[in-house]
Amino acid sequence: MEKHRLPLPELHDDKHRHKQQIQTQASKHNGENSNRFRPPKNKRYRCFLPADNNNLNRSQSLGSCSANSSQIAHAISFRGPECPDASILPSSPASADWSDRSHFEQCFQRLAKLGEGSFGEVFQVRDRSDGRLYAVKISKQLFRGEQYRAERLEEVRRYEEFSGHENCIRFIRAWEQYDRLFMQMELCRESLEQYLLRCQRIPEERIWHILLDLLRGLKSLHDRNLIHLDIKLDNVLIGEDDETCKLADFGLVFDLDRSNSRHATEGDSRYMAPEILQGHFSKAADIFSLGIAMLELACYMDLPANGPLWHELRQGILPEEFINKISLELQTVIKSMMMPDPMQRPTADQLLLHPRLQRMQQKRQSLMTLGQLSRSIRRSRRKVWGKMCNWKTTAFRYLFYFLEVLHLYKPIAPPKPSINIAPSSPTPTSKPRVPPGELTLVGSTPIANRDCFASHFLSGEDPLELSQHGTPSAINSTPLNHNKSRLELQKKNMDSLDKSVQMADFESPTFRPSSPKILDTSSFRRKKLFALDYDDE
Ligand SMILES: Nc1ncnc2c1ncn2[C@@H]1O[C@H](COP(=O)(O)OP(=O)(O)OP(=O)(O)O)[C@@H](O)[C@H]1O
Ligand SMILES: [Mg+2]
Repeated sequence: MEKHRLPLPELHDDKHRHKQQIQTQASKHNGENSNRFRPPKNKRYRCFLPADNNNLNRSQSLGSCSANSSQIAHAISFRGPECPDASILPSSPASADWSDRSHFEQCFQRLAKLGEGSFGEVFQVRDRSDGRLYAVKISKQLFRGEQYRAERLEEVRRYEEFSGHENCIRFIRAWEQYDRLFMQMELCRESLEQYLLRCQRIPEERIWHILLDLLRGLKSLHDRNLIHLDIKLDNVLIGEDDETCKLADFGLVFDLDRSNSRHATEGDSRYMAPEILQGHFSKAADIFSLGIAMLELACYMDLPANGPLWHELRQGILPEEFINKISLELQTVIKSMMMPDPMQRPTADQLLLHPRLQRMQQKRQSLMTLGQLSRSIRRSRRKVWGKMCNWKTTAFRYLFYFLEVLHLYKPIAPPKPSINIAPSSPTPTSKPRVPPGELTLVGSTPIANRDCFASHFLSGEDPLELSQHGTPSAINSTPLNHNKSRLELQKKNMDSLDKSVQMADFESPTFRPSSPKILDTSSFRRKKLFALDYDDE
């Protein structure tokens, strides 16, 4: 006779507890699920793959799906024609021997497992084409039916929809292959859950900043009449470069306009609003989840998944020993978000009007404006410096021309015929010509130097860009380049220079390619340009 084991009774403490570090960071990264209290989700297809399903090679996949187009990677995108790249998969940089591998393996090198939820496993990967790091979420279950596939694809649509918001995770692309969904997104540092386990006590100022980030992210969903339904610390990620918190995991997002609430799926029971039990799905449910997540974060409290404590928290009874540790201001906000009656909870818009959050937003705004301002000041200062250098160059040129006209200055005096010119010096046909490199040195007068550089670079180019090639920008952008009479004058100078050079013995120690005065001018200019470059940095 078949024996049935009775389910073990759930034992509950009747006291709230602090979160325990039940899982080390390392084991979290290895993908072990820390969530002891995680309730089973309302899923139609519970068919988990074996634990060692990381190697998504073709043979494994072939065994799990019929030989059809599912073996070919297909891009998935709901972006319109304005973003045609999204619907094209980039060609893999891997060699032809890898053609039997999945698109994922061809394009990415898997580095580590970042986490695992009920729907997917997330890996840290390196893109083989650009060497950058990303996160790729691979669905755990195979597409066993159109309905399930449509639900997963809906998640892609939501990721794409909110990708541009600074408090939502940035999404790159998605594709399906071997009846699995792959989603490439920005790599984040850690989840808020991991952050809390690491820090344990988070300063209240930081809590307010996190609340502001999440309210802004939530507002972007609520403004579109969408509800997240799975707000929890594990689904909030902290950006790699900054401390910005981003909403992630749009797998359960529910459209209040289009969907029937029968199709809504509740999220983690630890964060679930009480009215969800009666099947009432509303924006207020997200506010409750965010409120209780803030309580967990601020008080380092272990949230119950069920039992009497679960009900107490939903009746507005918050444990004194925990809540007393935070300021009255934060207590009030959290309590209002956790009101048992959803109608009494404030909306995301109303919460964003809280004086403290308002002040923080203004501060952020002014910091942002300041950043933009300093950037634009730097840019315009660079432009002004460039122009000033041009003016100075022009002024010097006019001064030299003026002196030239007054016969007080000779730009390039032909060097005296050297006594070293040997009678055996080459015939006119084999006279030593000036190598192009030497011209730069010889013609270091404002005029000659200018045209040496101008001949190397296009005058139409942005001088600042040219300066990145190590070329003095002001020289290149001189307006005198286009001055016909100046060019004629310069041509005359060059002719005389050429003549003198032809006569000169380059080996002779007495030969001086240019006068010290002229070199001084150019070094002055160079100094100025260095100052300009330094200033830009
Ligand atoms: N872009 C990312 N960068 C870094 N870590 C990530 C990223 N995306 C997800 N993770 C990690 O992977 C975990 C699981 O990801 P996610 O929540 O998207 O999966 P899920 O299966 O939909 O989860 P759930 O059970 O909440 O529905 C996250 O909690 C987080 O720790
Ligand atoms: Mg998740």
